[in-house]
Amino acid sequence: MWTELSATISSLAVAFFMFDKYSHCLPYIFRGYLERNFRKLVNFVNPYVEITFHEYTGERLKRSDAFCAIQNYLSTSSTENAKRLKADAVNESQSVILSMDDHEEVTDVFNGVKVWWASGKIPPHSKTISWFAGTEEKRYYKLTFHKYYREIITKSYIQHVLKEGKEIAEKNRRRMLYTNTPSKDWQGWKPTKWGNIVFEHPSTFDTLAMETQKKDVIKKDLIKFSKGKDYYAKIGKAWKRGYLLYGPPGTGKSSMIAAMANLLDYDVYDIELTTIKDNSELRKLLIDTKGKSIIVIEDIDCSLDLTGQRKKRKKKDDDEADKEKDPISKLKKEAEEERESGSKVTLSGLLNVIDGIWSACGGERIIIFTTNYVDKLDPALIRTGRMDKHIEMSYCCFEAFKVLAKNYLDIESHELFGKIEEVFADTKMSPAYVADILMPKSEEEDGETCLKNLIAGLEAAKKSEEAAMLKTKDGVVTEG
Ligand SMILES: Nc1ncnc2c1ncn2[C@@H]1O[C@H](COP(=O)(O)OP(=O)(O)OP(=O)(O)O)[C@@H](O)[C@H]1O
Ligand SMILES: [Mg+2]
Repeated sequence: MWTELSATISSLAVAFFMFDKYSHCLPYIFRGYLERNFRKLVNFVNPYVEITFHEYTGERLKRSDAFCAIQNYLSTSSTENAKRLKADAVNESQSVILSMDDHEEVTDVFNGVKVWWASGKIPPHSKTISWFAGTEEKRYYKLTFHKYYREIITKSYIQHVLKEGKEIAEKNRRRMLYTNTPSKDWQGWKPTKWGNIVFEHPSTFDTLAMETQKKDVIKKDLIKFSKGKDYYAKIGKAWKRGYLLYGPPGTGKSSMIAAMANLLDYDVYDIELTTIKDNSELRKLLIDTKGKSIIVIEDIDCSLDLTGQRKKRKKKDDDEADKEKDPISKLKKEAEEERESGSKVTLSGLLNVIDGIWSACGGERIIIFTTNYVDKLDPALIRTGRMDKHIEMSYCCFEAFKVLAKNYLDIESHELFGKIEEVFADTKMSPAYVADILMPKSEEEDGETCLKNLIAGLEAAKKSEEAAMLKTKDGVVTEG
């Protein structure tokens, strides 16, 4: 019986191979008929069911969540069974994640039922030679099981795999810092809009020098937001929050963003507006961001020429009369100016995208704008509802200094603190500058020397401020 059965299977396999290879030689009408019946016969003999999970599905803009979950799930069983594995380092190589290599197979047992997982990839169809090998390859996982267990596999096993896979992903998650790539690099169908590296900024709210009360308010606000999923759903508002960080250079705006990301365990998307060609590119970039993330646009006043655009509009009004005289040459000049300005992201474009994606993408996202010159920003950009919270990062005060002294020198109190408090009262010095003075420059330099250096630095700054005041005819010193 076994000999007969194996002979039948071999004949079928040969027939199937021949059919697959030469079916295109048959007339179309026969081909369809034969194919249907042939498949029926193969299905009758073959008792196994196969399910394929592709890495990219649908519009292929986003990696399939199911594929990622399976990849993570299989990392455990493949470590034990597979002979060829792929390794990826986590946390500066302290631990390594192993996953199944391409064209490898592992088995898994669920409630006594055995299943087979195989990994594979479909080579690109295009015949062109690419420098970016692999970007067009389509990877997949194939699950094979006996048709007798169809119900248990499709109803329980797959759920179990996806759940476990997501839990493993959460455990191994590394926070990422994403930066946008120029649109000329957005090739193929794989998402290459964002380049990423592991985010490992050490700044926290403990290392941030600012008034304790102000810090606590911000921390509470962030934590309330991150736990507010149900609340935001209840009030019918997209789960997002906008922060505007403003203040002079070196007052800790970028450090604050890192501290926020570390507190909430969010990814950071750092958008460089000047490399974005137009509003539609900005929209594509923002839609391609994940939840639990902070989207940052630093120095918004510099990256988007808001003031310039307004000035241009004013200039346009002034030149209205000239335009009437020679409208064609005037329009040509304007188009030239527009082309020269590079990025065409406009204020209204930015506002539309922010309002648009906020309402369309539900996941928790924080958007942060930073600026050194809050007065220069267009009120529309920072109105409540868009930028919910405005945080001023100011010059170093005595309380902020105490945080720095504790962190940099391990000093919580010292006899020189009284003198330092006095000088801080009427001197403007950025925390970055104070931090730099407090950092010992050699093994011999101790805490007290650093504090003395700081007093000297503060007094020198005070003197130069007074000198500048005297120089100014009307006695008003302009900031900076
Ligand atoms: N408030 C602060 N607390 C602790 N360290 C600070 C603070 N402000 C500045 N520093 C120190 O100064 C360095 C520069 O600060 P940071 O980049 O955060 O300033 P910034 O406000 O973003 O400046 P810019 O406006 O130039 O971007 C930081 O690496 C940090 O060491
Ligand atoms: Mg900064």
